[in-house]
Amino acid sequence: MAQYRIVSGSVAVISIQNPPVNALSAAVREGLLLSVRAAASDPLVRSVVISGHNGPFCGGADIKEFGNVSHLESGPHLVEIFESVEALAKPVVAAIEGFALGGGLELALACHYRFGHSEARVGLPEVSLGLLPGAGGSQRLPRLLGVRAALDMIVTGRHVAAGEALKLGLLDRLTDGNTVDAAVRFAQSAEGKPLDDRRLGNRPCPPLENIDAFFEEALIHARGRARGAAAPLACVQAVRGAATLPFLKGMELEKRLMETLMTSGQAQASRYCFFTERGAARWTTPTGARWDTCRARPISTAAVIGLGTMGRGITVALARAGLSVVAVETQEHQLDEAQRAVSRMLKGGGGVSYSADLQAAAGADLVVEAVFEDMAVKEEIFKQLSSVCKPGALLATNTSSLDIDRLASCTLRPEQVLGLHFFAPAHVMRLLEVVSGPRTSPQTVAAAMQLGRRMGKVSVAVGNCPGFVGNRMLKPYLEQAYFLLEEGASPELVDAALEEFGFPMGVFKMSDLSGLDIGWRVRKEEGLTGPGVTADQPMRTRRGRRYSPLGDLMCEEGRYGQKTGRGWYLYDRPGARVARSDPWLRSFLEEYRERHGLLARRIDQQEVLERCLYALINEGFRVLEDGVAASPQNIDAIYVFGYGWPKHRGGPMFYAAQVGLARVLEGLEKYHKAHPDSPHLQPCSLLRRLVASGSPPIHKWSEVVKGHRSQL
Ligand SMILES: CCCCCCCCCCCCC[C@H](O)CC(=O)SCCNC(=O)CCNC(=O)[C@H](O)C(C)(C)COP(=O)(O)OP(=O)(O)OC[C@H]1O[C@@H](n2cnc3c(N)ncnc32)[C@H](O)[C@@H]1OP(=O)(O)O
Repeated sequence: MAQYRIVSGSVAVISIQNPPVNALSAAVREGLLLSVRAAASDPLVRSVVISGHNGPFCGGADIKEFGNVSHLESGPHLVEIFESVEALAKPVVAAIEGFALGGGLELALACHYRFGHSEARVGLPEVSLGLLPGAGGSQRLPRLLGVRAALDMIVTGRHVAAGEALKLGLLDRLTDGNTVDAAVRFAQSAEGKPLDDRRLGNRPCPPLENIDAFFEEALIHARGRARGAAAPLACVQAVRGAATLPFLKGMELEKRLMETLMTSGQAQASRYCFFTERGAARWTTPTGARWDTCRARPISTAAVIGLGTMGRGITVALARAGLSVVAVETQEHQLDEAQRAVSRMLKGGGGVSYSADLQAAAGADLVVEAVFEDMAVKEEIFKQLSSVCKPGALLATNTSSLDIDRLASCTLRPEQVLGLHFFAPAHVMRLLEVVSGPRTSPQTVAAAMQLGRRMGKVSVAVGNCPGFVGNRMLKPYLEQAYFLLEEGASPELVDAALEEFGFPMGVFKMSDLSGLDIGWRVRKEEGLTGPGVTADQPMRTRRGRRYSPLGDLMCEEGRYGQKTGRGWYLYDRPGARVARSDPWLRSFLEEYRERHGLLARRIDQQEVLERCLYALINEGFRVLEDGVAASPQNIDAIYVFGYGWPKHRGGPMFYAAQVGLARVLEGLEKYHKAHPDSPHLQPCSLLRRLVASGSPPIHKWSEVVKGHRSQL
């Protein structure tokens, strides 16, 4: 797990060998320490180079060990190993290729010199795992870079490119050639030279003026961005320790903070997200097709049909992934505007050509339709695409909720039709729902998943149903938020509860941002509002269940949200972003309640969270039961990467497991009893069965789901 060899007569090269990322597992730690001791005691060895085997230097501590204290404690500890490295009386050079992340960079910081390949990157991303750099990184990095630069790296967890790392002083030298060879040559030149000032543990932190004020402000800033996550705040505390305490005291503080974080539910949730993100790539279908047995045909050319906001973002995402893209928009004025916008986003042409004619899609390997949400329009386009496009071309729709099967049946190639549900802005948001219908072929899914990866997306394979997974679960969440307004809550109260939970935006601010008219159009299509609803129908009931017309009434008032400067909140002007409370809305809600004989009651944040989140989670169990998502992990990936669910809470299904399934069930039963006309609050049978089987851990839920029809 750590190769040891002597080169050029005097240099011991220790190479970490643990593919694919050379993580510091117990066996690697054992090997590293033995190698360091061997180098220390061998009189022929006069310098040491530490590198990663076959490319990457090191991806940090082995995250798989974190869930298990006995794994964590087996083998020598990183802190102890890094102390031995730093204390070596012979120069130690880190030869960094690929990446040095987390414990990997901490190892490099314990070395006396750091050589990097010009394409390498370094970072301390522990914060995104709910942790801090717990093997000396929080103490050594500020001593090397100064507090400001170190704090930025540690609190954001960002990866720093080699060029920047050189400027910061984090790397001593860069090479375009063979990093190990260059490091070996350098190590030889450093043999016999004094090392004391190269040991970061010996150095004081560069002084900083107004240190207390600096850290107070850093804490406020971190708290503002953390959305309830504990790790960023602990990172600030640890760096403050580096700036104010002797090294060993700082290390003690780091250890205490790390122990608290490591055993917290937040770290568990963040770790779960790490593996969930990667696990989504291992998709399956009920026909037995799997990610690892199904060959995807590569896609190199694409066409995007419709250049509204979504179409433009999709064009940019595809072009950035290296595809040659034809962007098609039949309305000339929109085409010109889109061309300018896309060029701006791509900072130039970037392999995109433009056309007003659908025929331009004829040669594309993949076509993504992104026109507005109107089934009749989309059907017409799919009919045309079916005859225009070359055989074998995949036809995708970016619909957020319409029926993929219906679109597939307009074509002569239903096995090549699928949904690619991008999230706005499409070139920024990480999530991609890859939607397959019963006739979509496994090769089509494989090609789309591969393309998603090329675009840097977290792609999740889901089945076809109204709203797919994400929007289907959002519906009950939104519905409960409306009901809460009817019962006495204000948008501010509901949003505050959700933002405190960790969402970047509460449901009403989010709805103002995306536009209330979108949901209004969908409800009209569904016959829930609009001309199809007769005057004798009760306003607050549809198809025998409770219905809130609040969103419809707002739209009738022209309050579409930010775009009209008025929605659930007031904005300074159309398009402005800062939401202010609106006295008009308060009277509107009071009048509404009075008209419908509703008595406003006091609603607390706990009820807001339980009603909104439990309803969403309950739908998540239905999604699993129906087989529309392959696993709870896939649902969680969708919510974390597409809907702003806080990572430190793991995703809705993980959250349900963490709260306790029995408690979620009890909550739903209580609320359903109080609101029997709201079926989304009625606990679904899978949740009941899971509780009856003793609430197994989340990775065992599939055993209880088994036996149910799956659409995937
Ligand atoms: C009683 C209580 C006791 C408490 C004791 C507390 C004291 C504990 C002391 C511990 C000290 C630890 C100190 C250290 O500071 C902590 C860390 O180092 S945490 C780890 C930090 N590193 C990272 O966060 C990097 C994570 N990885 C990545 O970002 C990427 O994987 C990558 C390295 C950039 C590579 O990206 P890609 O090439 O795209 O590859 P993938 O991401 O697909 O990964 C491939 C494969 O590798 C697995 N993997 C990646 N990193 C790790 C890792 N660090 N450990 C384990 N496994 C890793 C990944 O899951 C993929 O596997 P697959 O899913 O395909 O099976």
